[in-house]
Amino acid sequence: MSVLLQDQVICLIGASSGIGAAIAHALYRHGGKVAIGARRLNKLTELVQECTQKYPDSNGSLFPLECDVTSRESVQNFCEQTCKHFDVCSIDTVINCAGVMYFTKMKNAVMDQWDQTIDVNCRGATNCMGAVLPQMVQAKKGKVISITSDAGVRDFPNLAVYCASKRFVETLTEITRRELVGTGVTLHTIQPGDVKGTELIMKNTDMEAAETMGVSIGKPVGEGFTREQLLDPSDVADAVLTILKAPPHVAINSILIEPRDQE
Ligand SMILES: NC(=O)C1=CN([C@@H]2O[C@H](COP(=O)(O)OP(=O)(O)OC[C@H]3O[C@@H](n4cnc5c(N)ncnc54)[C@H](OP(=O)(O)O)[C@@H]3O)[C@@H](O)[C@H]2O)C=CC1
Ligand SMILES: CC(=O)[C@H](N)C(=O)O
Repeated sequence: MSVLLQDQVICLIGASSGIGAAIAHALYRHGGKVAIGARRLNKLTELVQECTQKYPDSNGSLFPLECDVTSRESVQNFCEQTCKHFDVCSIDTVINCAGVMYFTKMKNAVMDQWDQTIDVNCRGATNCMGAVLPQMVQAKKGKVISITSDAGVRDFPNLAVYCASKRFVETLTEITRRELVGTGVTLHTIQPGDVKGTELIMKNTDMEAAETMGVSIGKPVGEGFTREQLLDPSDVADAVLTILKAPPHVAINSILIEPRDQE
């Protein structure tokens, strides 16, 4: 039984599938008190059952609660309910894993998908920071971890809005991190390359963009890719643990993690 995260209160948003679900497994396994949020409450409830069955010796705790990261009220309510549930004044760590990605060619103007990308990926990030930073600064401790992407530091064709949204979070994080130096509050990004088996590209509709990229519409990430070797969601969960395990005088600000053979 691991006690690495014992008494750590963690909010994890975007936990209902893919990378977020893998992070929930890891946090629970290591004894964290974890509020898991997303829009699909049924998936969160299933996740609780899965984790409690898989790690019967864990002394962790999972608290599933609906959360829409695009809504300021919803994120604030999620964080307040977490504090109430675990009886604390401030959250130790917020992990924002909520995200959407659409391959689109700019000339095809799939503007609803662009709007959603900006709402979830950018506004989601500011909503998470706004909901916790004041209390964290007062408590003189806290971590904000955003799952961005290698698209936050590299340019990929047919992903202009997505890359820009991830770069927004990188810049937001870096400037906030520097602003909060000395307060005890730290901000981190994890920048994964392709991670297999997640639902991220299932709702894509721009066939032309998808074909150019060699990805299959309606399939989980990795299915139909020519390159077989991809990251596993648990690799990203391990990167989260690396940040959380660092000694108090160390801040692992960013982790760029890609499949070994990704160009
Ligand atoms: N898979 C990959 O190759 C990579 C993924 N990433 C990033 O990792 C993160 C997770 O993606 P991944 O696991 O792959 O994809 P999934 O589609 O499997 O997971 C996305 C998660 O985001 C949640 N989400 C989406 N919209 C909202 C919303 N409005 N409010 C709250 N939660 C929301 C979903 O929950 P629900 O629908 O229930 O609300 C789900 O839990 C994303 O930020 C993505 O950009 C980064 C690099 C590589
Ligand atoms: C740019 C990418 O495709 C990256 N793997 C991601 O999903 O964010």
